[in-house]
Amino acid sequence: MKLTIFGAGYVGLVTGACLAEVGHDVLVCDVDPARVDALKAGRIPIFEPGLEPLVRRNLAAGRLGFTLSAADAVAHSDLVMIAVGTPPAENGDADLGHVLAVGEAIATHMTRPVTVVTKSTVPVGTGDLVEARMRAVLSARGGAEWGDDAVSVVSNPEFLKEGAAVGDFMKPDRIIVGAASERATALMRTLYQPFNRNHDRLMVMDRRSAELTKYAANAMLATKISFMNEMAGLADRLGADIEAVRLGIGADPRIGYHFIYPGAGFGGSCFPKDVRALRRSGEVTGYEMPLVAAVEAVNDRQKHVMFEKLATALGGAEAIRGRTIAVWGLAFKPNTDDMREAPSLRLIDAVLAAGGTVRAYDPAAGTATRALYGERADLVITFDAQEALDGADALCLVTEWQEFRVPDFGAMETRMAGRIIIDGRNLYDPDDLAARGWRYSAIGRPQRVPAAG
Ligand SMILES: NC(=O)C1=CN([C@@H]2O[C@H](COP(=O)(O)OP(=O)(O)OC[C@H]3O[C@@H](n4cnc5c(N)ncnc54)[C@H](O)[C@@H]3O)[C@@H](O)[C@H]2O)C=CC1
Ligand SMILES: O=C(O)[C@H]1O[C@H](OP(=O)(O)OP(=O)(O)OC[C@H]2O[C@@H](n3ccc(=O)[nH]c3=O)[C@H](O)[C@@H]2O)[C@H](O)[C@@H](O)[C@@H]1O
Repeated sequence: MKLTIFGAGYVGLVTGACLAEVGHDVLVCDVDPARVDALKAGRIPIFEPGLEPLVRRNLAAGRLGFTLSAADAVAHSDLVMIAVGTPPAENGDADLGHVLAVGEAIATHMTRPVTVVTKSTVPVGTGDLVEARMRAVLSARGGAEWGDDAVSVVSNPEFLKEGAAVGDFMKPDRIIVGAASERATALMRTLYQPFNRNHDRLMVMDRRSAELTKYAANAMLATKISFMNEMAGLADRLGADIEAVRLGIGADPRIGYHFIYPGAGFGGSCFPKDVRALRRSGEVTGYEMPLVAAVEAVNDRQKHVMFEKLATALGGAEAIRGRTIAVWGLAFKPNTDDMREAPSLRLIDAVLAAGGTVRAYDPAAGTATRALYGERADLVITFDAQEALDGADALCLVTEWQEFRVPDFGAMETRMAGRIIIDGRNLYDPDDLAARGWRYSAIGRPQRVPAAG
């Protein structure tokens, strides 16, 4: 079937490419001319494994197209998805500016009734708002000639993860559809039919529940992480090993092994902003959400833990002045170049503020980091992991890319000035490193005394 998508970011682009791959005819519209030009030429503006061949194949097959023109996009089909950003506003609310602008553009250009599908993460009630805005534009155009059927807004939140987006989209755990009419539900069934071959993954509910399901899912995952980070802090103080605890609790299927890795704090474009927006939804309805607020507060504290451990290892925050700190991993998680709310930023800012020099390496996010900080003498971005270690007094591992898993500690000793590792992802074996003479500090793991030498 024919469909249109507004927004060619992580969600819009992955959605468009995957829906084209199963045979639909997709036109994606974005307001960024450079992005649209690049995509038309088969170049992908983001780092997302597996996405480029998918886009190229479907572009070549004529099932996937890109445009800057909202009028052309709306003319393409009567099923229009909104996948634009919903960044946090100053007060923590989701900023619906882009979503509403798309709604208005659709209403301005439509020449027949449309079904609008909201893929962006939006607070409960946004579907009502989009529908109302669109009807207002339609009546300003000289009357809504199609009556009540003119606009139908469906909530269809997305659950993909960056770095694994194509696989997540192609094999979804569930497809949430919040729709008011039988007709819209039937349309969504046809759209997603190719993903339902193994079993029916579509879950139909009312629109408000669908909107809340997205926030509840992200907040639940964020809660698991903050809970583990809080436990890790306690383990640090009590001399317990959080990695043993993680395995011990994960074995209970009611808890499970997923999303209980302690670390440097959660980042990215979604968990932080969605937890904040959910708490704001409570606030505006006069309902306190102490648990959600605590998830945010624990995460905020956690993002400072690596710096504290670094300062302790070097003999105090003042001791960082004049020192060189290597950082491995900058993106908020592996397999992406996304730096939004990345824990590495907090560490780098703190080291720079303390007068240290940072030598940082990331397999994908070096250029994005350079763009954030600009050229400066105290922040060296290298494009090789070993080079980042040159003359470093300590290494901080922030993001667990595969290539950091089994480093050559012997080679590292010769490049670094000090033998200190602060591991924000618990990748290494504390006993092994102590035996090699390293001072090793991880998250919620007991310190071992390094062997002399
Ligand atoms: N990034 C992720 O992994 C996931 C994101 N989401 C949600 O999906 C939404 C989109 O997120 P991302 O794809 O990460 O955003 P993004 O920032 O990567 O992409 C948004 C795109 O929309 C374009 N845009 C803005 N206004 C427009 C307009 N009026 N018309 C056409 N295009 C316009 C921008 O130029 C940009 O290319 C957000 O609500 C987010 O919370 C949901 C699940 C996963
Ligand atoms: O709404 C969204 O945008 C998406 O947000 C997350 O996906 P994403 O942010 O891409 O990445 P995750 O793998 O969830 O990681 C988020 C953060 O949590 C951290 N994390 C994750 C898991 C864990 O056990 N511990 C932990 O610290 C990661 O390092 C990362 O900083 C959700 O996992 C997706 O289901 C959702 O669609």
